[in-house]
Amino acid sequence: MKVYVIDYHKDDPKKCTGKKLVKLKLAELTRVGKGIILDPFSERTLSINDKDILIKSGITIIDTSWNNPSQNEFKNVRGEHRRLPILFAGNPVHYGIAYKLSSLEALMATLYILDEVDEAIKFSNIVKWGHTFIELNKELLEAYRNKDEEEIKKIEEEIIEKILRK
Ligand SMILES: C[S@@+](CC[C@H](N)C(=O)[O-])C[C@H]1O[C@@H](n2cnc3c(N)ncnc32)[C@H](O)[C@@H]1O
Repeated sequence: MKVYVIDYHKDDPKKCTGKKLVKLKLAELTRVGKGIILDPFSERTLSINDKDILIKSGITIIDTSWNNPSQNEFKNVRGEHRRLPILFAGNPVHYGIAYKLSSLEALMATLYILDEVDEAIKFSNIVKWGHTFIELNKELLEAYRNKDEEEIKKIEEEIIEKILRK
C-alpha cells in the first residue's frame, strides 16, 4: 500500500506529521495526486467501496495548514477525493476538535475504515499521541469500519444529531 504526501510547507516542520511520514520513509513526496485524495472539502465520504483504489493506487495526504487551508490546494489535485466522517483529533494541537485531523490521523482513520486495522495501529506508533487518536475514536472507527458510503453517512448523521441534542 502506497502513501503519498503533497507538502505545501505551511506548518511548523517540527510538528508536521506529513513530513514525519516522509522522513521515516513511510510515505513518498509527490506533486501529483494518486489514488484516494484525502480532502476535507470533498462531497464524497470515504468508505469500504474505496478499498480497491487504496490497493491499486494508494492514498495521497495534502499537508497544508489548518489555519488557512485554501480550497484550491485541494481542487487542483487530480484523483478520487474523499472526506472522512466525523472523528475527533487526538493530537496536542487540535485535541478534541471534530474533523480537524492531522495528516497522520487522517491516514490512520482511512486505514481503519478500510479494514486495515493492524496497519492503522502500526502508524499510530510513530508519535506519542498516536494511540490516543485511536482510543478517543474507537467506537466511531469501529462503527465506520467496513461500511459503505450510505451506511457511513447515516451513522455520521445520527452521531451529529446526538451531539446537538446534548
Ligand atoms: C490540513 S493538513 C494539516 C497538516 C499538519 N502539518 C499535520 O501535521 O497534520 C491535514 C491533512 O490531512 C487530511 N485530513 C485531515 N482531516 C481530514 C478530514 N476530516 N477529511 C479528509 N481529509 C482530512 C487532509 O489531506 C488534510 O489536508
